[in-house]
Amino acid sequence: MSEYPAMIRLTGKKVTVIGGGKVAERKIDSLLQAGGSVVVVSPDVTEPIKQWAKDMQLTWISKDFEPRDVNDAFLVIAATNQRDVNEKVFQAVNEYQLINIVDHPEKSNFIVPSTFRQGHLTIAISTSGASPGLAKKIKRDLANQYDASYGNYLDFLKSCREVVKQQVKNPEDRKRIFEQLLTDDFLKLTQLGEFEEREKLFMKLLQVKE
Ligand SMILES: C[C@@]1(CC(=O)O)c2cc3[nH]c(cc4nc(cc5[nH]c(cc(n2)[C@H]1CCC(=O)O)[C@@](C)(CC(=O)O)[C@@H]5CCC(=O)O)C(CC(=O)O)=C4CCC(=O)O)c(CCC(=O)O)c3CC(=O)O
Ligand SMILES: NC(=O)C1=CN([C@@H]2O[C@H](COP(=O)(O)OP(=O)(O)OC[C@H]3O[C@@H](n4cnc5c(N)ncnc54)[C@H](O)[C@@H]3O)[C@@H](O)[C@H]2O)C=CC1
Repeated sequence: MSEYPAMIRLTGKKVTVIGGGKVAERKIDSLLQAGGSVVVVSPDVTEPIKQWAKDMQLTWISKDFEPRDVNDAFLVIAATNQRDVNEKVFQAVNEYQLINIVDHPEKSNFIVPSTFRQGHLTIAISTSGASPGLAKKIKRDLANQYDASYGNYLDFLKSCREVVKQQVKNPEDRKRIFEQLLTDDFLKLTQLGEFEEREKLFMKLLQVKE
C-alpha cells in the first residue's frame, strides 16, 4: 500500500506545530508559504520562528505541549525531540485531523514530500520515508532541469488555456490545440524570450480548424 498524493489548500486553516526546532522550522516555512494560520507550541523556538512571531506571521505559545493545544486544528505536526511528547500529540488528535509525527512515519496519516516550486509548477518527491535525503537530492537535480523559464511558460500555457476554453467549443479542436501547445516550439520560444513569436504561433493554432 502506498500514500495518496494530494495538494492541500491551507488558506485560513488552523495549523498547529508542536516543537520549535530545526525540523519544525522547515515544516513551518512551507506551511506559511501555503497560507496556513500557524500556531507554534514550544517552550523554545529557533531565531527564524521568533522572527515570524514578531512579524505576526504566526502565533507562538511558549509552553510545554498539552492535549487541548490541538483542539480545532485542521492539521497538526508533532516536531519535538521528545518521542513521548510526540506520542502524546498523536493520542490527542481525533481521526479527522491531519497529523504528521516527525519521528514516527507509521503513525502519521500524512508525510511531507521534498518540494520545489517554479511559478505555477510544483514538483514534489516522496520516497515514502525510505530515504528523505534521496528525495532532497532528486529535487535538486530536477530544480536544475526545470529552470525559471518554466514559470513563464506555465503563465503562458495558463492564459492560452483560458482563451481556448472560451473560444474553442469543439472538443477535438481543443484537444489538438492543447497537444500542440506542449510541443517543443512553445518552450523553445519561451527560453529564447521570443514572446511575440510565441503569441503569433498560438494565434495560428487558434485559427486552424480541421
Ligand atoms: C517520513 C518523513 C516524515 C515527515 O517529516 O513528513 C520523514 C522522516 C524522517 N526524516 C529523517 C531524516 C532526514 N530528513 C531529511 C529531510 C527531509 N525530510 C522530509 C520528509 C520526511 N522525513 C518524511 C518522508 C519523506 C519521503 O521520504 O518522502 C523532507 C523531504 C520534507 C520536509 O521535512 O520538509 C525533507 C527534505 C527537505 C528538502 O527537500 O529540502 C534529511 C536530509 C536533510 O535534513 O538534509 C534527513 C537526514 C538524512 C536521511 O535520513 O535521509 C528522519 C530520521 C531522523 C533520525 O535520524 O532519527 C525521519 C524519521 C524516521 O525516518 O523515522
Ligand atoms: N521528519 C524529518 O524531516 C526529520 C525528523 N527528525 C526528528 O525530529 C526531531 C526534532 O528534530 P529537531 O527539530 O532537529 O530538534 P531540536 O532539538 O532542534 O528541537 C526540538 C524542539 O522541541 C521542543 N520541545 C521539547 N519538548 C517539548 C514539549 N514538551 N512541548 C513542546 N515543545 C517541546 C523544544 O523546545 C525544541 O524547540 C528529532 O528528534 C528527530 O527524531 C530529524 C530530522 C529530520
